[in-house]
Parts: sequence; C-alpha cells; structure tokens
Amino acid sequence: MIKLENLTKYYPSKLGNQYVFKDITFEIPSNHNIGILGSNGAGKSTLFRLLAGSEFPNKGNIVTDLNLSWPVALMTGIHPHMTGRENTRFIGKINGIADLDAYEKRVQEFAELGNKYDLPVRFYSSGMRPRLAFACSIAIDFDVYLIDEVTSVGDANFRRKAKEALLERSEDANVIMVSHEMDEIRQFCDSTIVLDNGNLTFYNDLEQGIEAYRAL
Ligand SMILES: Nc1ncnc2c1ncn2[C@@H]1O[C@H](COP(=O)(O)OP(=O)(O)OP(=O)(O)O)[C@@H](O)[C@H]1O
Repeated sequence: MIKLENLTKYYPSKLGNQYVFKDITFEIPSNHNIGILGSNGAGKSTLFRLLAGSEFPNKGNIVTDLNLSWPVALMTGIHPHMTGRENTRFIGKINGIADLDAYEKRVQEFAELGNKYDLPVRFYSSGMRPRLAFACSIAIDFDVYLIDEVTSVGDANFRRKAKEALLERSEDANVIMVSHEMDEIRQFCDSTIVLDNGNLTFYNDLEQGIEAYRAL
C-alpha cells in the first residue's frame, strides 16, 4: 500500500509558490506495474522524488508498508568522491544488506565497469554513472522499483540488459515507471496513473490511460 495523505508540494519562486500538488489524497493500488503519464511539468519527477523520500512534502504524508527503491536510473545516493566499490558497500549498508561481499559482487558483475569500479565516480563517463546506480538498485530486492526513463541508462547493450533484469524482477516485485515512450510503458506496465493539473487518476486499463493522456 502507498497512500498520499493530504499531500501538498510546492516550490517557492519569485512568482510565488509554484504548486505541483495541493492537498492530494490518493492511494496507489498495490500489485500493479504502473506507468506514470503526464505532460512536461505535470509533476512526474516530483512525485518520484517524494515517493523515494529524496524530497519531502510541504504538508501531508506518504504512508507505505512497502520497501521502495530510489529512482533507479538517477544518481541519488551515489557519491562522486567515492569509488564504485565504496559507493556499492555504502548503499548496501544503508539498505540493510547482510552479505555486503555478495552484494558488491552482484553490482560489479552487472555494472560491467571493469577496473573503473575502483576509481572515484567523478572520473566516470556520463553513461557509466547510471550503470552503477542501476546495478546498485537492481541488486537489492525491493518491493517496488521506481523507474525514471529506463531508456536513458547506458548504451544500447546495457539498456537491453537493464530491461531484461527489470522484467525478470517484475515477476516478484512491482514497478512504478515514468517514460514518454509508450512502447516501454506497454512492455512493463499493466495500468497507469495520469497526472494533470495536480490531480492523479488511476486507470486499471492501460490503453484507456494512454488514451486519456493523449487527449490532454
Ligand atoms: N527544484 C525545483 N525548483 C523549482 N521548481 C521546480 C523544481 N523541480 C520541479 N519544479 C517545478 O515543478 C513542476 C513539476 O516538475 P517535474 O519535473 O516534476 O515535472 P515532470 O512531469 O517530471 O516534467 P517532464 O516531463 O518535463 O520531465 C514544474 O512546474 C517545475 O518547473
């Protein structure tokens, strides 16, 4: 269960507070793979950051009994001055992984960074960083994976591998995904939430949701 309770989120600006969500109460249905759809600026990434706990609401709460990932492709929690290996162990530790050696090995194998795994992340290319972040996330058994544009992770080969890993994981876990690619939404999701003007609408029928989004 993930509940948004009287949730308000705004960003202060010189034009006044810019509200993304105003006093929203909404339950994100469990046991669904959900695509979040909405126009540019509708609040998809903001919702993700709130779900992942990397930002807080101005008012209200998000209540959940599930273990949610951080947004998978994003660099949340990766420290540029630490090596890939050090980041992995740090992330493993804060996520309560008991066997850190096994976790480190899984991440190393999946990320395929070669000897760069032992260099500080600030020396990584822009494609290598999300590979590390993705590997750190997929190697943890979360209940729900928050996926922001999986198409943006690494090169074509890595993207294929990332998609396969996610599809495999979605047999036991669920995904909540933001993507502007409807093929990707169809591949991973069975339902959608459409964001429009600060409102969230759940569509149990994926195609109906895509149609509603296109009609915006
Ligand atoms: N850090 C911030 N400071 C100020 N305003 C912000 C900040 N982050 C987001 N916003 C504003 O909040 C609104 C929602 O932005 P958000 O990035 O969540 O939209 P989105 O649906 O993910 O858009 P896109 O499809 O373009 O990625 C926008 O109006 C944006 O300008």
